[in-house]
Amino acid sequence: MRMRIAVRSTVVRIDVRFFSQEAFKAPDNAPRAAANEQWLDHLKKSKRNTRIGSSLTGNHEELIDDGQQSNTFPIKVLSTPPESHYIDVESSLANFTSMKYLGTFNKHKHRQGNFADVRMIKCRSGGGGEGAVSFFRDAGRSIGPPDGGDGGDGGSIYVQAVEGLNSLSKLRTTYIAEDGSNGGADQLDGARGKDMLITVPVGTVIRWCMDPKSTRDFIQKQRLSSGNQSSVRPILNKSMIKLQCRGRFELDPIPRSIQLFRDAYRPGEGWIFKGKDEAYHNDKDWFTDLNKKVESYDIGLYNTELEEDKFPLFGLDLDKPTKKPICLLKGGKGGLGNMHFLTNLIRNPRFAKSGRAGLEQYFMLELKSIADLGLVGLPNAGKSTILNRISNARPRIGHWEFTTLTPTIGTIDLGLGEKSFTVADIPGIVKDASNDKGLGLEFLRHIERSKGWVFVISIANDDPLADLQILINELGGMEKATTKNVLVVCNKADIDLDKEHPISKFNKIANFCKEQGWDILPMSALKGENVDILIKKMAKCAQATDHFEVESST
Ligand SMILES: Nc1nc2c(ncn2[C@@H]2O[C@H](COP(=O)(O)OP(=O)(O)OP(=O)(O)O)[C@@H](O)[C@H]2O)c(=O)[nH]1
Repeated sequence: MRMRIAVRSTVVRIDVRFFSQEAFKAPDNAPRAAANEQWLDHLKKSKRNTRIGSSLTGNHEELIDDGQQSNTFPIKVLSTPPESHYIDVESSLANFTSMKYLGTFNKHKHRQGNFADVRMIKCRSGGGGEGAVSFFRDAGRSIGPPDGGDGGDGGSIYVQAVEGLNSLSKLRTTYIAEDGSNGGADQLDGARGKDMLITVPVGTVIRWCMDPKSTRDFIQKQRLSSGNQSSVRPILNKSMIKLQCRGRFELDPIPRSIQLFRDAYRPGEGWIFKGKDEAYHNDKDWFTDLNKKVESYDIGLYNTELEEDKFPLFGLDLDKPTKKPICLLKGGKGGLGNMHFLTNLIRNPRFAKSGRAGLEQYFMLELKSIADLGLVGLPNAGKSTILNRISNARPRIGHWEFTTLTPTIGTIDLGLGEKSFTVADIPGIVKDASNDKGLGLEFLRHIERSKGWVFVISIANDDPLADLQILINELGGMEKATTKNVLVVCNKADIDLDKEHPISKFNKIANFCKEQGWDILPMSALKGENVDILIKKMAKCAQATDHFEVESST
């Protein structure tokens, strides 16, 4: 539909294509009764093949699916077509909310400056405007043919990942796109609602999530019923969420995207009556006949919405700048004006259709930094000092635990002709971090995508090998570690250098690393010892796995 200038003398123009390809498109530009009847009859014929929700698991193009989704959390498939209409899946509530975001329950809520790497936002696309009920009038005629225009389509919500942003802190909590305007007299279509664009940093992963308020209320109730005994994490883990999903293949349905539903009228409903009411119209055969035909139009819209209203189950990974904004939620279609319901039998249609409702959903945005290397260590191991020594990043350094509260990314420039690489320093990991001790594992998202992990341990500690094992365990065990290039840095080698003990501690770790095929380096970040060798080893570690070769340690 387009905005038209209100000129009554416009010659009737019928787009003949709609009879073949665009079965559900109503004729535009002051259609005459004959054109309307042709359209309505066509709808009636096509109704035989039309049903709500047809072609739900076909090989259609996924709107925002990059085709490379991997299951990032466990799901249980409960039923698949033809047994059920959708692929019904079940997964724990923990996968559809963020501990960090459940505010009042989070004892370890640490913030530094304006940094935010997890946000939950509410998005609402605009509803379609109402079709108008209006009749042409001029000096000679008190009431002429219907000329009520269509409602404008609602605005959509788009997202775009751009370079140059490094935090989600600037995001609003709510994004609402504009509703479409109502249609007007003189065949004037309503204006389209303004779209809303959300700009996020490259590396943002967007996931569908539960409404945080109802999640909080739910947890509150569960805790009350257990006498405030149980903690939040177990409640989230054991509470299951059921979702209706769409899949890729007819024969082996793999759930790909969550089906979103609009709070809009059912086919055959959504009429706006002017003058006589709904009961009056429902009593008339001419109206019920017309409604049966228009129902097919509604089913067409409904099916189009089902095709468009879906979101990747395992999230939308914006790991590259997006050239064109991606549509998260499409606006509702505008309603038909009464000019479409003029037929040989219905001369004065005093009714039009409402617009389709927009969509309202919550999304969880997670910023997963894209650094080549992740620097991991227990608190105070000296990671920030190392990063300061080798890069252009300037993290705060202190001698108390949890100094680093937000991840810092540093770029290591190796000079002309050499490829630079990036290193992420994340807050220190403590034993049982995976059970939410310390800052928990919230920041692991920043090293998840790194090609290599650099474990920093303090050789001055009593049992540095045990420290290394804590780190490996908290990060997902050896299974996970073997998917990365690993370099073990034994820092603080300046302490008790003259004593025998530090050397035997180092040898123990060196033996362990040899068994795993990992590289190892002793150093002192404070004194600047072995910094050059560290940079060379890190550059190697930042390369693709195939090229990583362990050199004998210095
Ligand atoms: N003697 C000695 N002290 C060091 C060395 N490297 C770092 N330190 C000191 O150790 C303390 C902690 O250093 P940081 O760099 O903040 O440690 P971190 O691992 O980033 O700590 P978190 O941010 O808590 O994870 C500081 O007081 C540093 O001066 C070293 O090689 N030798």
